[in-house]
Amino acid sequence: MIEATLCFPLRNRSDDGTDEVLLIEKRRGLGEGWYNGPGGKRETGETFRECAARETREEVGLEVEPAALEKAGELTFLLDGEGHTNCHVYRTRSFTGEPTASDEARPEWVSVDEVPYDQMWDDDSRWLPGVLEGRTVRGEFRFAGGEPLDEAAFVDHDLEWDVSLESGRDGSP
Ligand SMILES: CNc1ncnc2c1ncn2[C@@H]1O[C@H](COP(=O)(O)OP(=O)(O)OP(=O)(O)O)[C@@H](O)[C@H]1O
Repeated sequence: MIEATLCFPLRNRSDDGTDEVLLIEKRRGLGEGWYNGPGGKRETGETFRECAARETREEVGLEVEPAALEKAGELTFLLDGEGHTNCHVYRTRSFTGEPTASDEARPEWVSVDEVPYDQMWDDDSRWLPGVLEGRTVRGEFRFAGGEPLDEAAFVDHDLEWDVSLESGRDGSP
């Protein structure tokens, strides 16, 4: 099973108080052309928090402290009945730097009320709104149709809200 992370930096605009989330438009690899949070696969020896912070730095140039990330979700994606990816979701209002485009990603601040769910993974509209409201979620999402995952069809899902994520399945939340 692939172990991966997503990170959603949030800010409150000082001019009109709008809450915004930093999304990326993925420029290559899995989910190319779609919006998502910065994130990617965990490397050997890294905690999930370290992975989320590294991917955020590499993809959009924001510096985030692993300890300043708030765990918001644990999602499992199954493809044709088999576990494909475990995704650990974080959010944070604490970061430094300005978002900068990389080869992998074009960053964009969007209002939390105007997230482009029609240009994202099909599962995102089920769990991301709650995560952006500050809730926690555990979910399982089933896809069918074979690799690659981003060409498979979204079948169904189970979600549990307001769960305790203090101790992740690997013991490192
Ligand atoms: C199935 N529904 C899904 N819904 C929302 N997000 C999903 C997802 N499935 C995968 N993801 C995320 O997509 C990123 C893949 O990125 P990533 O590992 O970088 O893939 P990519 O093939 O580009 O990797 P390399 O560049 O080779 O490391 C990674 O954050 C992962 O959590």
